[in-house]
Amino acid sequence: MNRAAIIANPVAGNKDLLHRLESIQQALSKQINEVILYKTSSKGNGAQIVQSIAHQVDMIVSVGGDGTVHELINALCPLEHRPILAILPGGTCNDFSRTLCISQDPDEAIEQLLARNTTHIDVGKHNGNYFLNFWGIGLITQVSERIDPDIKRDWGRLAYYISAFQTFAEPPSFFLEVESESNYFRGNATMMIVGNGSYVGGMETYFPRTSVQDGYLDVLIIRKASLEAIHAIISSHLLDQRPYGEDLLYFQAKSLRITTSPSLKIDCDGEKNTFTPTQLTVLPRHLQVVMGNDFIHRSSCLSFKDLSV
Ligand SMILES: Nc1ncnc2c1ncn2[C@@H]1O[C@H](COP(=O)(O)OP(=O)(O)OP(=O)(O)O)[C@@H](O)[C@H]1O
Ligand SMILES: [Mg+2]
Repeated sequence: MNRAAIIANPVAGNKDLLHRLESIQQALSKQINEVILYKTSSKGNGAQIVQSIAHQVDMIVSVGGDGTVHELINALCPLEHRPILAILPGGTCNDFSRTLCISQDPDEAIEQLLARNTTHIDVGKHNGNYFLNFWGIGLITQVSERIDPDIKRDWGRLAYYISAFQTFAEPPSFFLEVESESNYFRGNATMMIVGNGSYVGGMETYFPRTSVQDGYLDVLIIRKASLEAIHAIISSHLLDQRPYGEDLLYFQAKSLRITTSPSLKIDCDGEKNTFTPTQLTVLPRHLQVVMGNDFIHRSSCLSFKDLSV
């Protein structure tokens, strides 16, 4: 490997890594001929940096949270030559890094980066945007919109639980029509989540078969956000069974066409700047990433689980 670029977001939630950027650069320089360090100057600057350097580097290291990774992968995924992506968790929730089993401890995460074990992962695509973890509409958007930034900073993922409890009192429903290569749904719903990875808002989502390497998106439609439905999702994960009641619909898909009435704001990996209707597809093993030590073990556990459901 000849060249790498570190792209760091100086305003991301967890500042632990910021004062160590030079030492990370030095450690990487022992293995890689040239390591360039960039600090983003504003939202959108990370994407500009990727566009200008991607053809010259073999690896891009994202230092920041999910907003930073989301911005960088949206600039990386349309390219023909896509450098390896490494993530050092420097945000509040850091869902992507958790999906890849990257340690949340800065020292361990740096060690994993230096080990440079890589794998290829699926990427979700909707209307020209790319995502690694999830696409969602309905309750999920309302929950994340209500999170108080101060609470998020102090409480991290707990803020999502608090907001969820505040939001659950009266979740509004919407009309939803979903068509995949093998499933069709038409009716009222309160939430739809399409998952690629396994973490949403710092919480493990409870898809029983999720894997970022299976070439499928996991689709969960919650018709009524009843306590029973929530319990079914949680227990399906814990018990590795699928006790879905009529409030829930779960299936896997390679492509989806989604329309809603009214048009809804989409929460895509935590970014909320697109609206339904949408076409979703999965790009199998589109991105090469540095993974954490347990990633292979966890993937094989998931495929083992696949056989038993
Ligand atoms: N220099 C900058 N000034 C202001 N905003 C920036 C800058 N660089 C990047 N950003 C934006 O900051 C936002 C927040 O960053 P990010 O999501 O990485 O951190 P976080 O919200 O603390 O972590 P997480 O999303 O994992 O909880 C992103 O949308 C990113 O585009
Ligand atoms: Mg963020």
